[in-house]
Amino acid sequence: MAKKNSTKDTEQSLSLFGKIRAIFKNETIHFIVGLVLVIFSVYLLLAFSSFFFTGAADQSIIDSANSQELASVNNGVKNYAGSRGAQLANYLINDCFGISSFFILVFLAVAGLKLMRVRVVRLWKWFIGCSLLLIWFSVFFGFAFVEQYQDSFLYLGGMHGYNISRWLVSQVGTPGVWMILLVTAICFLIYLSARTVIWLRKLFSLSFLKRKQKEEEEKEEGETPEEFTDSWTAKGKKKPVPASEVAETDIKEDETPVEVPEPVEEPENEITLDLGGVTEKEPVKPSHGEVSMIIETPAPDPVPPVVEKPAVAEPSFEVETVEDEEYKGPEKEPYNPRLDLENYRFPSVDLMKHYDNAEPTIDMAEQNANKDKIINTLRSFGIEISTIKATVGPTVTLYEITPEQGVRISKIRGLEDDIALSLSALGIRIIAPIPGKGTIGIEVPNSNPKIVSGQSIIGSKKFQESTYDLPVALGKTITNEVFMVDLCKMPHMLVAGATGQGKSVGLNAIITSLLYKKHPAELKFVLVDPKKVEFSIYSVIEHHFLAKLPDGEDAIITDVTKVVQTLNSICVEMDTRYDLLKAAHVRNIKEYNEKFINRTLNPEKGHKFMPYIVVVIDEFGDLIMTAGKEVELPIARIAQLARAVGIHMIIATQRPTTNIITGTIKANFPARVAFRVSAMIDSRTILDRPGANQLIGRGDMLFLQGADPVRVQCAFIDTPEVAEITKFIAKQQGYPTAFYLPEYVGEDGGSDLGDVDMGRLDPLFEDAARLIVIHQQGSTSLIQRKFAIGYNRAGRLMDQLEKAGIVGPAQGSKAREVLCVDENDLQMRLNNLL
Ligand SMILES: Nc1ncnc2c1ncn2[C@@H]1O[C@H](COP(=O)(O)OP(=O)(O)OP(=O)(O)O)[C@@H](O)[C@H]1O
Repeated sequence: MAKKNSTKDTEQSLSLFGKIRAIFKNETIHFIVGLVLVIFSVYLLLAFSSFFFTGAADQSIIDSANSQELASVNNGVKNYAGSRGAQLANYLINDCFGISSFFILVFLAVAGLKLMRVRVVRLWKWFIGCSLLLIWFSVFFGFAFVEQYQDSFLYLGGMHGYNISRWLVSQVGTPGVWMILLVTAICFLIYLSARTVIWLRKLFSLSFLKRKQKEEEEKEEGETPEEFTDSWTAKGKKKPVPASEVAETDIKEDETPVEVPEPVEEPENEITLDLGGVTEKEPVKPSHGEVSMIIETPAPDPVPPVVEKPAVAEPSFEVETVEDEEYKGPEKEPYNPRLDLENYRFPSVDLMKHYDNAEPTIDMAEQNANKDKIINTLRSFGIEISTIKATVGPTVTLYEITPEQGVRISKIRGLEDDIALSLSALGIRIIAPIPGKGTIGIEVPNSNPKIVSGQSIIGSKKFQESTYDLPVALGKTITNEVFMVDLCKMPHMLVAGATGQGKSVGLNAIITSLLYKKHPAELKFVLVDPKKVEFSIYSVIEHHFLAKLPDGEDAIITDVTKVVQTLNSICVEMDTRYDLLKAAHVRNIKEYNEKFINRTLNPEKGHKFMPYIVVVIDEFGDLIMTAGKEVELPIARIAQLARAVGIHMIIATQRPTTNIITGTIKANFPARVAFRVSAMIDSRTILDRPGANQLIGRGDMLFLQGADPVRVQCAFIDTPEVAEITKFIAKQQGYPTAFYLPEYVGEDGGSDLGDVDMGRLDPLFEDAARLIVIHQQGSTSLIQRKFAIGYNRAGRLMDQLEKAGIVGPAQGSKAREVLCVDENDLQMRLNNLL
């Protein structure tokens, strides 16, 4: 019985506790308390303000009268806030903190407004700020106006300020107190805004004085006669700037690196093979068939010492914030997307293997033999040439020949097979003429090809100093230059080639270059690997760099059905990103992220920092064979639209046939990489021209974007090297999960039409119906885009439209059929319905 009672008691006390908690959580209670606080702070303001004028008169009453006298009606207090107001003001101002007590009422008002939900503020920040100001000003006034305590009713610093400042003076002396006040004030300003540091630095370096001096100097210079002025500045030229500075300014002004023509200098891997005729370079006496050569050793790309990248490149505080009328975040400092993983260290170049035979060398005997064979073959067909120059690349040598006047180019082009026969070599390619040079090129494979190591590419100055958004280092050109592209500008890439010719190595080179340059906050990969073995080495960096579906178990997608879902989910992500871009009034991800970093986009409205997403699909052919249109359609959609929102695709296939690389795919993948293929027709499918069939394999490739393909030897980044790099990244702290792509509810898999409640139509139902009928396009993403709503709501709307007979049933990822021909038809249907 007693036990029963005690349980009852506990239950009762628990329910009482719950009730009290509910009262404290009640929004109305919050509002009332907030209102009381605001009104109280106004009352205090009145009391404090009045105290300045009536304090002297009231002081004797407050000091001498007892509480009963003060409570009486005729207490004689003059303060507008009455005797209690006068008491409070006297206590807080004179006995406590002096005039800095105003900060108390500032805090009370802010707290009240927060409780009333009038303003969203961080209360603890206000509390700390107001408390510090209260104490600091109290000490400051107490110290600075110590004399005033003797003959005024008002103690500016209050007793608190007076006592503390006296004690401080006794400890550190008057100068010491000034210093303490200065240091604490600076610390507080730094706490308020990090810009203080920049401002102070400028102050200490006296840069403003220098600027002023410079301006004066310039003014004076403008007045002096020209012959006495500095020739650089007087004639409006820029002063010579150190190279490093030039690079920096270039980056700011224009993202696209401008190719500055180098002073004409013979590359070191070029050999000029002079024929009997007179050449411009080195006149040689004509002697029949004799060819002299100028040989220069190849110039390997300098690999700079491995410099550890600083963990976090803090965005500069000097970046001007873009004013946005709609939103200005409360935080002052720019948003730092890398902050979550601020200690992340980029992989270093020494994780890659060093190859001994990577240095290009020249085999003179081979060069002479090739030269003779080319000259003799051409001569046997009646073609005389005036010069021949050889450029020795890592795997191929380019012989540039200048035919004698009157020789038709097509004649040389037709001799491709004969030259190949006479050189008894595979992979001869004739470029007639070499674009922009007016010579004819004959590419001949070297008998001893060199490996282009990943280290020499990733460690190259060009790559390290690149300012591309998504830099991809593919390999080296025939002139031994590092060949780099910006995936952002491509914006999608198709990689094709027969099996065993270097595709997987090429994909590794692409992914690795991005891993070397990007922070996990800035880039996410979606890796699709139907072969299940190619990308498994990347699974360890799931929490750093990979994106997947929320219910996906593996971040590396190997299952075809999951591929379809993932691609559709990327389409949803793309649509969402477009909506956010639209809301932010920007045109692309770069501008959007800049705005977000400058805190001019409100995260509470769904704005977030957008990482680039790179989708890499290996064995695309397999996918098309198994899933057909289901994968082709989302891929085409992403390819057409995703550029602006930072989603890029790289698809690879070993079956370069027209049923795999269809017109749609080709139209949307302007950048193509072709490794060796067996037939000319395959080369035409990939590149729209022959050439890939004449490559020599093992990473020899043609890169096409725009007019002419470039022959590149792909960097060799082997699986163990990739494993080392991924291990290095995986060892570091990552995000708690992979990057989650939005959930995708299949158009037909979302909900059963039987569940659709036509009695509770979505408020957007009529508008959505009109939109669909006007556009004659039953597409969920159209509804999503136009009304800026999520996928699930748009899907529900579509189900309601179907049930109302306005659109037909779902047809996979294709748009639904619209069953109303025009708005009149729709109106009739709506009238029947509503
Ligand atoms: N850039 C390169 N430099 C030197 N050798 C290379 C290069 N690329 C590939 N190879 C050689 O070719 C072999 C096959 O390369 P890779 O595995 O990339 O071919 P693949 O086209 O992906 O073949 P598959 O389609 O069967 O996967 C490699 O093991 C390597 O020996």
